[in-house]
Amino acid sequence: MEVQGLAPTTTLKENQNVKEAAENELRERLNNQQEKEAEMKELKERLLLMEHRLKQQEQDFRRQRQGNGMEEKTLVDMEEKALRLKKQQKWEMEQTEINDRLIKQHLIFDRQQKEIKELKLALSLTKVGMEDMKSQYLEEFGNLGKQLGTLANAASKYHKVLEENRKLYNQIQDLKGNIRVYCRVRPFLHGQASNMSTISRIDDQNITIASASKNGKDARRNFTFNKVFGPTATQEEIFSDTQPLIQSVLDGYNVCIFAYGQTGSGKTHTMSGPKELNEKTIGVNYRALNDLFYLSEQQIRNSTNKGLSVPDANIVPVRSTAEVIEIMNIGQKNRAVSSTAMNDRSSRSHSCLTIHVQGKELTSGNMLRGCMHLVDLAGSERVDKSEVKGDRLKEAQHINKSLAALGDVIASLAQKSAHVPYRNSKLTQLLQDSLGGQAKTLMFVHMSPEADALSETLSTLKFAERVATVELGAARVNKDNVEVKELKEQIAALKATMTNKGADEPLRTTVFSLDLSRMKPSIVTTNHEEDEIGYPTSNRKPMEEVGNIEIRGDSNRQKQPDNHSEEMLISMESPWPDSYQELGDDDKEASSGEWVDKVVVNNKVDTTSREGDGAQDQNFFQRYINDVRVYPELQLINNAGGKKASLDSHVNQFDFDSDDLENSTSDSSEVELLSQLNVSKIPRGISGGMSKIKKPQANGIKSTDGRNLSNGHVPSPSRKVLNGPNQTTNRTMRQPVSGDGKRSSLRALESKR
Ligand SMILES: Nc1ncnc2c1ncn2[C@@H]1O[C@H](COP(=O)(O)OP(=O)(O)OP(=O)(O)O)[C@@H](O)[C@H]1O
Repeated sequence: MEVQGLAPTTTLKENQNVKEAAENELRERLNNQQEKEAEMKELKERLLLMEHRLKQQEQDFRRQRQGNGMEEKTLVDMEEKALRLKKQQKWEMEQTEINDRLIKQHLIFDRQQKEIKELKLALSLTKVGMEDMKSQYLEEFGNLGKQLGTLANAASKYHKVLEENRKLYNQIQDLKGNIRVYCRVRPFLHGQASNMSTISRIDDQNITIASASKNGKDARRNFTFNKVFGPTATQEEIFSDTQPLIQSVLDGYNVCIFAYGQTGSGKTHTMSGPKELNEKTIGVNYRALNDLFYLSEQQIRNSTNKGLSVPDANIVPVRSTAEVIEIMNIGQKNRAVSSTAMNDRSSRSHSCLTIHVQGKELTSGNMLRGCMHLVDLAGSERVDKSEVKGDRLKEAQHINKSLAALGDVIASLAQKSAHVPYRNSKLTQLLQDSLGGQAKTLMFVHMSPEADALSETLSTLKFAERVATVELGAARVNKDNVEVKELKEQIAALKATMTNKGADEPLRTTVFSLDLSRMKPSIVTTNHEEDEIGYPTSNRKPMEEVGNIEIRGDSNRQKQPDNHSEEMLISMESPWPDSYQELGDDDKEASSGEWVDKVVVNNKVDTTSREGDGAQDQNFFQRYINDVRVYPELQLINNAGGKKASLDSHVNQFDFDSDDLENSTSDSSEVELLSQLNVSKIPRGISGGMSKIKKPQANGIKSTDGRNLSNGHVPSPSRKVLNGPNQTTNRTMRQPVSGDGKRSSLRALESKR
């Protein structure tokens, strides 16, 4: 180291400092040098150590390379192992995943199980709740059922009470003798629009008719009847309320059931049924007969009445409904039926089936006699509507007139007039028994539901209302006790004896009724040959006794009993006979007089005291039945007691002639009905005293085919099936015999008079 040019005094210190600095620097450098050397030394040592390791690694490597073959194998093994390990790892992973999933599923399952448990719990709770509710409901239902039962019970009791009330009401009406009125509404016919009905309401006893009044407002009119049957009522229902009347006939009451109503309103349907008859469709006639026969078989009857009544009646003995139906068929054939604009099968005459029943009370020996008229009236019609002309027009006018006469009678009865104009028409004469004779009378009033029949419907119902107010007096049993009967027999015998001597004027007057002679002279002649006029002299009865309605001044009087009888007869009255047409003017004149246009009902001729009645009767029937086979049996034998019962019936058809009305002796006023019928008031004071009795089948009028109810179709009785005897079919009845015998009888009768 070199020191250069230092200044002598001042620089010493500086030199010193520099020296110190240099020395320090040197020292520092030295220290650094030493540090570096130590570092170097340390690096050298580390390098040596690394070299040593490298050597060792080389040695290892060499050793490893020596055992390389073995290592490769190990490597493959290891690779395989690694692969397996991988697979296993993968599998494990999958398993893990699966496990995870399983665990998850398990968890889900557990959760679901839990939920299911909860649901089950809820369900069981709900079930319990439901059970509770169910039991509550059951309890409530039970209670409701009980309440319903109580209500139903109450309702049925109420209905029973109503029914009893109705029956009581009917009984009261019976006691008062009111005519029962049942109203029946026909259904709309095929092809008719059913939305134009005039009926606004129907219940058991009420019917309300709706119509537009003049000022355009709705007008309603209510009508009350004993019973109202709607359009759906069956024939059976219709008959059910009629049944008690049938028993009444056998109990000795007179019964009349008649059908009234506008043309086409269903009268024939009710009384007979439709054209095709079967057990369901048969009408009141058939059902009543069935019941009658059924009841007569249940009771012990014993009678022999050979009575005969209405003009040209044929008496036919019958033993079963089937036989009566055959007879009714004949009557039906004789009935004039024709097609009009209002009804294609319109009845152009009234039809009446009369059944007489006689019996004996075995305990008392009293005789009971009942009589039942089953009447199907011809319908009232407006001739402008029915568009009839010629003969049909005349018929319609006659029908309307006779119905008007019926209206007059009803009006008089309703007003309790002293005089009732029964004599104004044959119809009212025929029904006199039933309209004034303390009979039990039922009227089926019929109505069509169509709007264009409204005015007829209203007048029909008003008429029916008035009919319902008619009090006939309490119905009486036609019963004669034994003593009275014996006395009457004695009187009859005495009268007969006196008549033989020509000494009994009243009897002669009675017997001389021209109608009697006209009615069935040949019948009488046949049966009782000893009398020159054709009456059994020993058996004549005063008209009071034989039930001639004209003889009875007192309409309250009951028909007198026939003598004790032992047989049961049913007779049929045919329409007016040809013989009447054949009568000469003289004959007609002779047969006119008081009886000329009268209908005689129940004109029974007692034959019990005669010998050989059966033979004579057979003779009689042979004359009137156009069948070689004679109705063989007149007797109904009751097995139990060997007793007998008897029935006796007629079927009548009447053509009403205007002269019938001209002979009127009535003071009656014109009924409301009349105004509906295009019928002028019956002229008074026009006498003539002659009735032009018409043939039943006017020219050009077709007869009905008759209803076909052969035995196989004979309806069973409403109470019980009746096994009628075998019947032959096609039994027909001859028209009443006309001829000289008849005329001579008539003349003889006149001359005797
Ligand atoms: N209740 C009913 N059910 C079904 N059809 C009925 C009923 N009533 C009446 N008819 C039918 O109405 C039509 C007229 O009836 P029906 O001939 O009995 O009348 P009607 O009053 O006797 O007439 P007319 O006075 O002209 O003889 C017939 O075709 C009949 O079959």
